Amino acid sequence: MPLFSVPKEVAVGTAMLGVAFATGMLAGKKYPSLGFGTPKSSKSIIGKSSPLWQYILDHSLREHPILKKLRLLTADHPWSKMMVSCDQAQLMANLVKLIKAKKVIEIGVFTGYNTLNMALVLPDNGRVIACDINEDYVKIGKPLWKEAGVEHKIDLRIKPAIQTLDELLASGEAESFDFAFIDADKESCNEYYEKCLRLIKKGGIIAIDNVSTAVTVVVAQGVTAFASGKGKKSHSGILVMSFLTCKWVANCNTFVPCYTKEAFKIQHKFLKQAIQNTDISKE
Ligand SMILES: C[S@@+](CC[C@H](N)C(=O)[O-])C[C@H]1O[C@@H](n2cnc3c(N)ncnc32)[C@H](O)[C@@H]1O
Repeated sequence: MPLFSVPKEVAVGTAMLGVAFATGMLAGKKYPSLGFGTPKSSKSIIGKSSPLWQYILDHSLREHPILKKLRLLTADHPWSKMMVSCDQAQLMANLVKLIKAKKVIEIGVFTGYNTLNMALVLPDNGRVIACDINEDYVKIGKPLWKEAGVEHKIDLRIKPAIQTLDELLASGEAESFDFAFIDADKESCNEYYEKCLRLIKKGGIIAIDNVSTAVTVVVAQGVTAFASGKGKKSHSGILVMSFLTCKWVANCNTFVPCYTKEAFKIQHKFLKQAIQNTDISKE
C-alpha cells in the first residue's frame, strides 16, 4: 500500500526539487536577525559571479510581467530579502497547477509576490487566503494584484496568522485547502504546521520555508511521522516539503547552500520515500 498517492508530475517535480537541493541550484537564503526572510531581490540572486545561476534563470524562468514588476518594486525595499525567490515561486506555482489547487493559504505575505504568483495560476473561482500582520508591506503589492486582474481571488487577512487559521477551522474549512506556504515568524511555525495539517486535504501540499533554522525539528517530526506512516490520521496523504536554508556568502554575490547534515538527511529520506511510495498506477 502506498503511504500516499500524489500525481506523477508532483512526484517528479519534488524529485527535481531534491536534485536542485542536492546540487545547490535552488535560491539561497539569508536570515536577517528577525529570524525570517530570504535574499530574493533580483539584484542579489542574479549575480554576475554565478553564471550557472544566471543560466538557470535565463532558461527556465517564465515570470509573468506583473510578477516581475512586483519583484523589482520589492527589490528596493529595505526588507527585500524576505521575498521568495522567483524560481522558488515558480516551483510553487507549478505544484499548485499540477494538483489543480483551488484553495491555498499563504502564511506571511510581505509585498505579496508569492500571493500574486499563486493567484495567477488558480482558476477564476480559486482563492488565496493571504495572512499577514503588516498592512504597510502588503500595500506595496496590492495595486499589482489588481493590475494582474486577480484581486478577486485574494482574501487578505491582516491579523496574526494563528487567528486566521483558527477562524478557518472554526468556520468548517478543515481539510478543504489544497496548498499552504508557511513563511512567517518562525516562533509560531509549529502551530502553523499543525493547523495546516488540519486545513489541508488529502493530496494537498504544505511547503515550509527556511526549515533548517528554527523549524527543522518541526519538519523533522512531521516528515518522519508522515514517511513512517505513524503520523496522525490527518497527516496521511499530505505532502510536506521544505525549503532549506542556504547561507549568504559575503562578497560573493551569490548564495551557496548551507545544509545542516541532519536537515539534508531528512529531506533526502523523505523525497526517496515519497517517490517510492507514489502510486502512479492510477495515472
Ligand atoms: C518572509 S516574509 C513573507 C514573504 C512572502 N511569502 C513572499 O512571497 O514574498 C514574512 C512575513 O510574515 C509576516 N508575519 C510575521 N509575523 C506574522 C504573524 N504572526 N502573522 C502573520 N504574518 C506575520 C511579516 O509581516 C512578513 O511580511
